[in-house]
Amino acid sequence: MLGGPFSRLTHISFIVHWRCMRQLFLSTPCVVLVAVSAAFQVSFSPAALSTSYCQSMSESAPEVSPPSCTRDAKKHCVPCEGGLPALSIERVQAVLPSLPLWRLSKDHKRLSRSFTAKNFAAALAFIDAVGAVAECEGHHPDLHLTSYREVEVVLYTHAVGGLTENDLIMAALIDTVPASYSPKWLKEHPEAGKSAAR
Ligand SMILES: C[C@H](O)[C@H](O)[C@H]1CNC2=NC(N)=NC(=O)C2=N1
Repeated sequence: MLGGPFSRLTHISFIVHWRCMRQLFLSTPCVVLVAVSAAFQVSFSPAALSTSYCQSMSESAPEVSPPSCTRDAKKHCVPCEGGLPALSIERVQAVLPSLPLWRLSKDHKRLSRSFTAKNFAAALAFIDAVGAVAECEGHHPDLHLTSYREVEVVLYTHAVGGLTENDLIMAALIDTVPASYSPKWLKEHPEAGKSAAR
């Protein structure tokens, strides 16, 4: 057992207020803080530990692509106020061959695309990138992420309650967004290999 000044140090239990030691915690991985805490019976405030943990985790988080407006695309969405006519089934069916990853709903009012991503981070990165395109275009799909890596994108125009040209434009733009697929899923859906895959 350590004697003298160390005995006081080992029995000193002090709450280190995270604000005055923030810089130390930010540069000290959580595991070191816990080890020091155990060795010297020093208790760190939860905020300090969580800050350090979040800081070390955020350094290893995958890069999220910044929003990028695809202004170089040939066609862009137009503000979809009410009154726009829904597309005819003939128009939608004429375009579908150019959108092999998309399925038309039975009521012909929605386009959807589903896939299994490589992992949760890949699913989130894809959804985030699609969100950036939607914000640029002012036209927003329904985005579903289930079972940690099942992604589904659903396109329709709320103002019309069906499909408009905006949805066709968005489907084509979304197909330019890189996606990291589950290798098993990609093997079962070779047509996806021709789209922007990573
Ligand atoms: C004014 C602006 O165009 C509307 O609010 C947009 C926003 N994004 C939209 N997204 C979709 N999918 N349908 C809409 O009707 C819609 N309307």
